[in-house]
Amino acid sequence: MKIFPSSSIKKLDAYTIEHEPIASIDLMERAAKALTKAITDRWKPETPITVFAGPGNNGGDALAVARMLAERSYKVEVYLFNTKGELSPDCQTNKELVEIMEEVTFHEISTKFVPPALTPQHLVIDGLFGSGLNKPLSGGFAAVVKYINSASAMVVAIDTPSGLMGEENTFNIKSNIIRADFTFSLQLPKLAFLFVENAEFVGEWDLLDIELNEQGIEETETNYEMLEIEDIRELMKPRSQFAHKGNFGHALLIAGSKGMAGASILAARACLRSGAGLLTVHAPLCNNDILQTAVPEAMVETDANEMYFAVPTDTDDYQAVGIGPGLGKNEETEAALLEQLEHCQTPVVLDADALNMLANHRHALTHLPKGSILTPHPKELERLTANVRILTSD
Ligand SMILES: NC(=O)C1=CN([C@@H]2O[C@H](COP(=O)(O)OP(=O)(O)OC[C@H]3O[C@@H](n4cnc5c(N)ncnc54)[C@H](O)[C@@H]3O)[C@@H](O)[C@H]2O)[C@H](O)CC1
Ligand SMILES: [K+]
Repeated sequence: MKIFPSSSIKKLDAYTIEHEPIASIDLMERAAKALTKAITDRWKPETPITVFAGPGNNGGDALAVARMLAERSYKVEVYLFNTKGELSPDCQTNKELVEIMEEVTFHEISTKFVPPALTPQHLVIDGLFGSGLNKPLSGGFAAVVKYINSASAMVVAIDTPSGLMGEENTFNIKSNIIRADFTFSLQLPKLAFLFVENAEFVGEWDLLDIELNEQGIEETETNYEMLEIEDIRELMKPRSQFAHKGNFGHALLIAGSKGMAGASILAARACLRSGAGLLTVHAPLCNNDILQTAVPEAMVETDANEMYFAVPTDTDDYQAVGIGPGLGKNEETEAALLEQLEHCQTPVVLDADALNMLANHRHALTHLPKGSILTPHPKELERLTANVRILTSD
């Protein structure tokens, strides 16, 4: 699935409005229907609901949701923040529809805001800001966010938690971002949802289909894509009725050391699971029995060293080589790894300790065989890139 920056999402809205065609207010109505369904599927009509709406289309969505929930007998209170005396046209239309509803308690805030009581039973709907946010929240809006965050009510964010930028949040002010329990995003996820440091704001997230124009999505380029199970499925090659292990390549896995046989076992199982026809694990003698017992489908070639990888092996007969899990960082292993990579013509997958050791020998990365893959976790990437700090949860 493609992930677009906020600027492209705005263009996709416009593309849908022009090409479907659909009036912008009707697209908002469609979004509000999907949001209302997501809410009514999870919360009963007895749930008291407090809606916080901003001046843009995110606020417009929230006001339309307030109307639809009231029509379904929910008790709804609305706070619309119109501090500049200017609402987006669709927000204005939805304000006019909701403010006349007897079932809704409606407040339009221009200056003074008296915060409502929010109990643990309340559901807050955050429609202050969505993809139109252009800087971190401050002033009165930051105060509203802080108030919502300090309450013990459940919070549902419309499209994105207010205050969270769609992409870059390194310099954002964390206390001024809504901490949602659920985020219902309109059709497309925001890049920010996929970073561990934003999980506390986004909560559980789901995508609601609002039928944005498929062709527009296809034609719009982006640098980011989210890998999903269907994408992986497409990579699996169909197998003929008469196919056998000889048809699906022979992989070599150089992994494990004394005390870390587990890493080689997990990697061997994963390799076989991914579809390799044959697998040979190159391992120190001490791990032979456990490997042969835990993964009898794999063959084992033992290293001359009993405890760790110390002697490079011939890779000519293999179509892919994996190196790294549980190797340890012994000096002899490091030398063997460098020599192994120097002579290897077969594409390699480098993982775990192989990456940690290569952090000290980055020149070796410049002549890896074509098609090689590096699989660092954030700390390993930090070691490899040395001077680039990667944000990690710890
Ligand atoms: N994705 C879709 O297809 C649809 C999205 N919808 C909803 O529309 C919003 C985006 O609406 P937009 O009007 O562009 O932006 P916002 O409502 O987020 O806010 C714009 C408003 O806020 C001002 N502003 C921006 N940053 C700040 C700030 N830091 N402090 C104060 N004010 C700020 C800005 O100047 C504007 O006035 C999207 O998220 C969806 O919820 C459609 O309804 C349906 C289709
Ligand atoms: K929001």
